[in-house]
Amino acid sequence: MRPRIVLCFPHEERHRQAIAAAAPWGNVVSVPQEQIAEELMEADIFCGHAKVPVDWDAVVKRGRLVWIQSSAAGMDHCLVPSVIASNIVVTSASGVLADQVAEHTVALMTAWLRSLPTFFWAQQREEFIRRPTRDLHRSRILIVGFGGVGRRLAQVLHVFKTHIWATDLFPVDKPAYVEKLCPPESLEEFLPEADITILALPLNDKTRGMFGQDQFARMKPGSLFVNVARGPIVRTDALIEALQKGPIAGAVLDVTDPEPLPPGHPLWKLSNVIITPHVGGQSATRADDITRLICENLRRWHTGQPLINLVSDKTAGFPFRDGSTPLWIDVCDSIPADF
Ligand SMILES: NC(=O)c1ccc[n+]([C@@H]2O[C@H](COP(=O)([O-])OP(=O)(O)OC[C@H]3O[C@@H](n4cnc5c(N)ncnc54)[C@H](O)[C@@H]3O)[C@@H](O)[C@H]2O)c1
Ligand SMILES: O=C(O)[C@H](O)COP(=O)(O)O
Repeated sequence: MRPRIVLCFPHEERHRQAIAAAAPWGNVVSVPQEQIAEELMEADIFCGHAKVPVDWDAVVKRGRLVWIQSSAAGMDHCLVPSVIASNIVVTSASGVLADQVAEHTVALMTAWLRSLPTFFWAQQREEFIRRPTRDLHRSRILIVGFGGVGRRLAQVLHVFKTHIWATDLFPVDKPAYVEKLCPPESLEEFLPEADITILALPLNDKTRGMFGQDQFARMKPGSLFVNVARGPIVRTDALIEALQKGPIAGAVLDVTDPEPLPPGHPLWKLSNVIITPHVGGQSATRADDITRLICENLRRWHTGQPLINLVSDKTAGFPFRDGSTPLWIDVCDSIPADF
């Protein structure tokens, strides 16, 4: 029987056809989110992002699923203990959304620094009011997590004449325009120096709640805090306290904990915060890029070549920059879009 390859991410029929052409040995079907929980029981390969509750324990117990190719960079949607403990191969979309997340992050940061919400508010009232603005240029920016998103952000922010420091579990391949790239232990030393701190790291057991009272207390007075990664990396109560009492001057957040924020949540009410509803990954080019990754990895799977973005340590939940797997951010320019 041909392996059943289940696609569940926003795409068009032409994307399904391209994937079917790349994997003529499989039976490629597109399924909506509402059916994903039951479809996963009959899938051999799953390509997508499950956004509805899935009984992963049952999927593992069924024993049919052999590979998850995530269409999201963050793997927290499927890396539950039973999947981690199983033999299911996992590959991520690390770096595939880097262009748009970088654009969105710069939009959020510059909107906050240039007081755009205040001016837009005044525009609604047909008022000409001048207020102080702040600069991106010459600021020191700390990027926590120097993977696909972090690296693309550094490329973009460097053009704004900023000073970029970064921390990463694999502090290698430092671009010349990045002043410092250090292991996570340097975070404590870097936080008091940064005008802007940006989170671009995965959510896992080690990073959950990583930013709490101690970390906010160390941040530079008047600095800006940015989270485009995952809400639960931050302790929301500590963030709110830091926003109300200092030392930080504000925050821009594409992700929150909880998500979505319920009506009346204190974060909604803070005037020094800009919140967007987890839209950093959105892009008209996203389905094409995800399809390119899926097609290439299906070819590699069938011919036994190394998979791109293989998550070798499922507890960590991201592909390591240690030479053990090709990373999308490094190889994407050589991957064709033959559809
Ligand atoms: N807002 C959105 O729509 C959106 C879109 C894409 C990704 N994301 C989130 O952003 C994260 C990063 O995306 P990516 O494509 O860059 O993924 P990635 O896997 O390419 O990069 C993650 C990087 O974080 C590093 N890291 C892990 N633990 C760390 C730690 N304790 N300290 C410092 N660095 C650490 C890793 O070494 C890796 O280089 C994803 O895991 C996802 O949760 C959000
Ligand atoms: O981790 C990611 O890639 C993003 O958070 C994707 O989220 P989305 O699939 O809901 O856009």
